[in-house]
Amino acid sequence: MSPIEQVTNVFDTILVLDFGSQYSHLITRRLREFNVYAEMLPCTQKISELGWKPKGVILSGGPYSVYAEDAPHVDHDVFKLDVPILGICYGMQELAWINGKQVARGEKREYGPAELNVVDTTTPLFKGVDHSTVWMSHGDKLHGLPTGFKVIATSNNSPFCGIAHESEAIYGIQFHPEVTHSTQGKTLLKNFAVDICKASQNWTMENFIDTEIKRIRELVGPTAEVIGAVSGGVDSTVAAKLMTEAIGDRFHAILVDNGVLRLNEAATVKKTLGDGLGINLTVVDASEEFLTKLKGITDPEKKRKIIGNTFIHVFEREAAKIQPKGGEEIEFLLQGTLYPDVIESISFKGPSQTIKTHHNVGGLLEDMKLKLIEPLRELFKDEVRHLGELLGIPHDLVWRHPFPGPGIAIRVLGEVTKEQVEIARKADYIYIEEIKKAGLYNKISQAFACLLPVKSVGVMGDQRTYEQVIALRAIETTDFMTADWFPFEHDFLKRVAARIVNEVDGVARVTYDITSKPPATVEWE
Ligand SMILES: Nc1ncnc2c1ncn2[C@@H]1O[C@H](COP(=O)(O)OP(=O)(O)OP(=O)(O)O)[C@@H](O)[C@H]1O
Ligand SMILES: O=c1[nH]c(=O)c2[nH+]cn([C@@H]3O[C@H](COP(=O)(O)O)[C@@H](O)[C@H]3O)c2[nH]1
Ligand SMILES: NC(=O)CC[C@H](N)C(=O)O
Ligand SMILES: [Mg+2]
Repeated sequence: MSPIEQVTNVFDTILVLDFGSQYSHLITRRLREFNVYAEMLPCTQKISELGWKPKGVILSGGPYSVYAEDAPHVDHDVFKLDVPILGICYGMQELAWINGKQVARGEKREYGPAELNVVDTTTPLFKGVDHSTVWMSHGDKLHGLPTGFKVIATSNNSPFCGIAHESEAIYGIQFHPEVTHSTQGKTLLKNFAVDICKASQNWTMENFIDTEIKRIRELVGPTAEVIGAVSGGVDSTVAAKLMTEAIGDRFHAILVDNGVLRLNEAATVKKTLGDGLGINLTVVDASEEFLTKLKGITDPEKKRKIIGNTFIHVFEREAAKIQPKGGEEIEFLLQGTLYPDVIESISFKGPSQTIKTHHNVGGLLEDMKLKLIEPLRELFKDEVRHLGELLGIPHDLVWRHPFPGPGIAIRVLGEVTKEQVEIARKADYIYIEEIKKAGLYNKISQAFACLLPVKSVGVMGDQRTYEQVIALRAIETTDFMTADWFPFEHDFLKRVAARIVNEVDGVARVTYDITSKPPATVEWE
């Protein structure tokens, strides 16, 4: 059974077919917020190959025009499922195209807010939604009613703002209920999923834990053992804790100390995960090996590749040392893959340009013939955090800022040496300590210090100094795809700068990075 089927077996599921809108994943997000499980698949999904039956189907928006030659279209078998269907923007245009082709370019494009005017107040879709602000983003529009449909709502610019089939539960709306700018959008989606599709609202993290533990136990069986790379970050910790709940000591977690972790990190993780959470954790000190391989390397991509490859070697070496009690070989590898990674890889649009190679232990052990276990592959980050809290993982760990696999190596610009790492580490520690003291840690999505490979002149105690520069970074973001810098108070920056220059040998100057992403990225390398 596929991972999707295992979940849809237990939870009523709404199928979201993605036509490539930048908002598609938000539809899934919103439904899960009111505890209805939703799965997104590409619009090209063949219904006969689905393998499970959804309670309803949502057709998303998309950048294409339905009348264009290369436009994507839904498999018409979707109507044979005999479940309610909701088309959003392109999705509605697709319904209209299938039922009479009344779609063309509008005279005016329509982006932004509009007021919804419900014409048919008996339709369950609009319960509690009339006269609310809805968000529009389209250039095409319906020029007539599709065969068999009636108008259920209008807006100033869209006479066919909402349509419904005369006799079947098929609906179309021109606006985007999934974006927060549509003030009652979530109510509308709930009307569809709960009232119209009759999906039960049982998608809770409590239920997920039970289901997942059961699933892991069945998958692994009574004796097999599992290994996993654990960083002390949120995702791998939550995944490791879940594994431990399911199979106890048959799960072997490995933390690789690559010499570019944060200050005291390996010891702290050993204490919190090993002693605190009862996770069977081995810390491998490979710092010399990493630092030796990084010697003389200044190119960011080369650093990332070296670290990625060395991770693999160390991990494989350690895995080979484990002797399962039953005598057989390790069969499974745990990975902390999240739903956004899965969505990314199922998108029917081509891959986007590589800006930087994100180190990931993910996908590394193909030739090891290990089977993957990915307990978080259906979850968004905030669901993972909620799950972490329920599993008793300390609050501070659950709400930790993400930390990249290549660690401080990509925060020491230029060559990475032990001394340089030490400087960056100390500065970072002071910076984060001050952020926590000021009560700002949870307002910031990620913060860290970078060590720049330039020297600058200063004066300390009447002496001329000629030392390096620390750049501080702090950003706010929801998905790390775009980000803005955090507006600290002057006094805060002043305090941090003074402490770093006073307490960290080798630093004479501190700057604050005020670039958003884009055009910059979060990390400096
Ligand atoms: N030092 C390390 N030792 C062992 N595994 C690691 C290490 N650093 C990263 N990994 C592996 O790489 C994966 C990807 O790292 P990533 O930073 O994306 O996730 P995370 O560390 O679990 O969570 P977070 O996003 O909160 O940092 C981790 O889940 C873990 O399996
Ligand atoms: O596990 C990781 N391995 C990596 O190689 C890596 N590079 C960047 N990041 C993190 O990704 C987010 C976006 O960072 P960028 O804007 O720099 O690409 C930020 O949260 C970065 O910290 C990484 N995480
Ligand atoms: N947001 C959308 O789904 C847009 C649909 C279509 N591309 C249009 O411009 O009307
Ligand atoms: Mg991490």
